[in-house]
Amino acid sequence: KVTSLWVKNPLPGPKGWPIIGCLFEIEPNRLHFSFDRWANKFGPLMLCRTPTANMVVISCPRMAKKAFTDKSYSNVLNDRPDIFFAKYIMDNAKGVIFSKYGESWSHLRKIMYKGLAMYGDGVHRFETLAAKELERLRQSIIDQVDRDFDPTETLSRSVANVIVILLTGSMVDESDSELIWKYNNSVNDTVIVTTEVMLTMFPFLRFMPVETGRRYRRTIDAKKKLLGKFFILQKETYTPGLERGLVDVLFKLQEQENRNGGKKWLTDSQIKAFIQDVIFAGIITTRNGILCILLVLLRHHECIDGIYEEIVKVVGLDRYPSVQDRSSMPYTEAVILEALRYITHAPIGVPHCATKDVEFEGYTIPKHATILINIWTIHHDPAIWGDPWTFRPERFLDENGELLPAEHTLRQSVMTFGSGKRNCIGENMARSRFFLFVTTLIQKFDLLPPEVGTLPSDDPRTFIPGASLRPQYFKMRANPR
Ligand code: HEM
Repeated sequence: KVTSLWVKNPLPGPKGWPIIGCLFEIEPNRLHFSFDRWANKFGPLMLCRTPTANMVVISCPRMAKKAFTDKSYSNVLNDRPDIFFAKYIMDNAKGVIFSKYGESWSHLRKIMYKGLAMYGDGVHRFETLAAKELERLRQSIIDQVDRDFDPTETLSRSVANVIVILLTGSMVDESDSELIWKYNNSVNDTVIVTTEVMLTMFPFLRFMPVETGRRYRRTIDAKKKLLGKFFILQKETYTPGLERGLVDVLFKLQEQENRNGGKKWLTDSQIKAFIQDVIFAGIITTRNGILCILLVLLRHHECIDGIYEEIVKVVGLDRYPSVQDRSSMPYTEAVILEALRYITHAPIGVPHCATKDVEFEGYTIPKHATILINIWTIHHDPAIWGDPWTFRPERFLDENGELLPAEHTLRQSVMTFGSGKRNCIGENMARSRFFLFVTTLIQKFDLLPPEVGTLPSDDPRTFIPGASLRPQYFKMRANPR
């Protein structure tokens, strides 16, 4: 859709060239580097033009909060842009993540929110099964003690398992795991900026024998297989009254809608998009997140020692850490918060879109502009953090070692999961998984760098871009305590 830039109060930003705008000045797939450079020059609110989108970039926590939470703006700035990925891969944006702002999105979001909060009997069943998964994780690490190992494989399976338990109520087998990772890896290749821009500009490329087209077709193929298992088979084996997981709960709600007549929110394609949302947004982000945290901890062994000390004090060595322990373990929580800030897993979040021209902070945000929170710059702004490139969990603790209150400016400036009405629904789930994975490992093992070779840098500027940042390949050691 065309964005008119002939507005009353135009935003500052790099000038670029006619038609192509700043296309050749942007670091492909590392937009956050370019935005960071420009934010320093043009300030916390700027506009950057490209042939496929005019991007308004917000690089200040106060403005991000105002834009996406404040009533005067939030109804205008919480839409999602029409992107190729949403249209062709996520079933015409029928799920939650890429859905247009409106009733259907709001309805599905509520269902997903409740589902992830795992109300009712589900909570107990989910946590019991998820605990079994943690036991399996530990066992697979025990099998690898006394040698350097790559944690990716083990973590990939464990994280996928937790999400699949949530969706279907049962653990993944080898073939499920393969389906999930084929889907996640091909989505990860398709969602990157260069592929997205090429396919938006030249949609016919999806049929052509070129790499961009092959990526698209691989994703569609992986999606078909994934939904064959998690939608078709799940529906065929669903017994009303015996809901096994979140997908069955959706079938139940769908049946209720059909019985009651009236508006149908849960069509089959909405349920399919919902399943893809959870698998795409929940698995690769969490797996990459834990890998990044592990690497940072391996490079800051004093944090591993601090977490272990807290585990001994609060949990002991005989039972598993649980989500309830989080509130009694401020140091561990501070380490995770600092990791969320320092790493900044999704550096520019998920794009928003303006539904009409709106006056904001003295400038006009034009209709159809894509709006991005420059989380990367916010998280590394020396004016907020003083020493942003130092990993220092203590910044989130007060003089008594307690976690700063949630309203504290520093905590309010951590925006890893976005801000406002479209913030990440999976935040609690992701944070509790980070906590459980890290503490479950540290309780039983001392985590160490590999004996052969060296660890890569834990500086997030060296991390690999994709749906979320991922560290360079590394191996590690786990010595039983
Ligand atoms: C490290 C892990 C994760 C990170 C860094 C992350 C980050 C984000 C970000 C930045 C957004 C965009 C917020 C906005 O538009 O302002 C988002 C949206 C979303 N996330 Fe996550 N996320 C993570 C894990 C998860 C998990 C585990 C789930 C679900 C199981 C999930 C589900 C979603 C959904 C459904 C949305 C779209 C919300 C909407 O548009 O209304 N995410 N996430």
